Amino acid sequence: MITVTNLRKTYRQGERTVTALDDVTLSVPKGSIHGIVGHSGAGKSTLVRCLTLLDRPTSGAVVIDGRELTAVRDSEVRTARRRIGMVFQHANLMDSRTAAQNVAHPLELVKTPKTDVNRKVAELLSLVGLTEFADAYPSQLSGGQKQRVGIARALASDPDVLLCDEPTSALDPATTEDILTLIRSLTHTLNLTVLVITHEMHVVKRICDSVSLLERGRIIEHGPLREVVSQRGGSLGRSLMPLPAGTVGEGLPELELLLVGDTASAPVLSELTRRFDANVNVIAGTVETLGGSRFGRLRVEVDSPRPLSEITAYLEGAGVHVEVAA
Ligand SMILES: Nc1ncnc2c1ncn2[C@@H]1O[C@H](COP(=O)(O)OP(=O)(O)OP(=O)(O)O)[C@@H](O)[C@H]1O
Repeated sequence: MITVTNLRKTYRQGERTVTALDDVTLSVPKGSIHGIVGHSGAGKSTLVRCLTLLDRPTSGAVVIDGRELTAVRDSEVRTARRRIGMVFQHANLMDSRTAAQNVAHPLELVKTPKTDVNRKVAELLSLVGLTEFADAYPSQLSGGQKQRVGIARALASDPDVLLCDEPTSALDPATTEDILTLIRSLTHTLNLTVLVITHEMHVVKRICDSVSLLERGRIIEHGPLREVVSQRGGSLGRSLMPLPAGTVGEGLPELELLLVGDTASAPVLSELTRRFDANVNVIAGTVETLGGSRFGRLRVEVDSPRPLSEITAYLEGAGVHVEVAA
């Protein structure tokens, strides 16, 4: 488990003080994956640097499985850092070393006996599905295979936490799927705590159990996927489940509906048509399963002799989140 409490990081820029992280608090249970999303300049890189002790936070604490990382002395930073495995956008492998030698590198740095290194490297390469490529050089590997080697290397020190910084941003869609599946399965197999920094909502949807939105150094929305998607007026929900753009109605009153869980499967619209003598025209819609729950977001035009307020009251009563769109 990783717990970040009131983390703050300020930088001096000439006369100015820049607050890159402002009171960041988050907690990720063991065996789960937490996504951190945010625009450029939101503070994502600063968070990564503070979590990995490449940069000391100005104040606040980072605790991994009960041990406060931020309290370690400079002389112990290198050892403490081994509790966090890092996966980067580019695997940054050493070209002159084979896949196996790249994975072995962190173990050699701490003078692990050769037989232990060999056993561990074989184990890790098997875990990421690259046993047959142990002797291949990076130039002989695809982007996805290089990323697998990078993941195996990150796991070499048996970390408690895996910190993935844009792990699939440089990969094509099919390879992205493979790598995300691998991260998900490793999380369960090794009972890891995983933080994924990403700008790709697809990554959050695909593997994260919970998510935080970072903006100007602050977490402005956070929670399990199911909760953030159902949050009224939340921007994460809209980013995770956007409506197709460019749809134009006939000028009738428009409602945006969010249907969650069982409501997403219930015949709410046909019931609406009957009760309110209404014509309901769906002008945009999307249905997805996120965090194990089914969600539907619909933009509909409603033509009814009854007031719109009665219709929205009925829908809300049926468990639908309603916003009057136009
Ligand atoms: N070493 C530094 N000195 C001064 N200011 C810094 C330093 N590092 C980051 N900042 C400032 O802190 C803020 C957050 O920057 P950071 O690089 O963490 O954002 P980011 O979300 O990672 O952006 P990107 O996605 O573009 O990498 C920015 O305003 C940036 O200018």
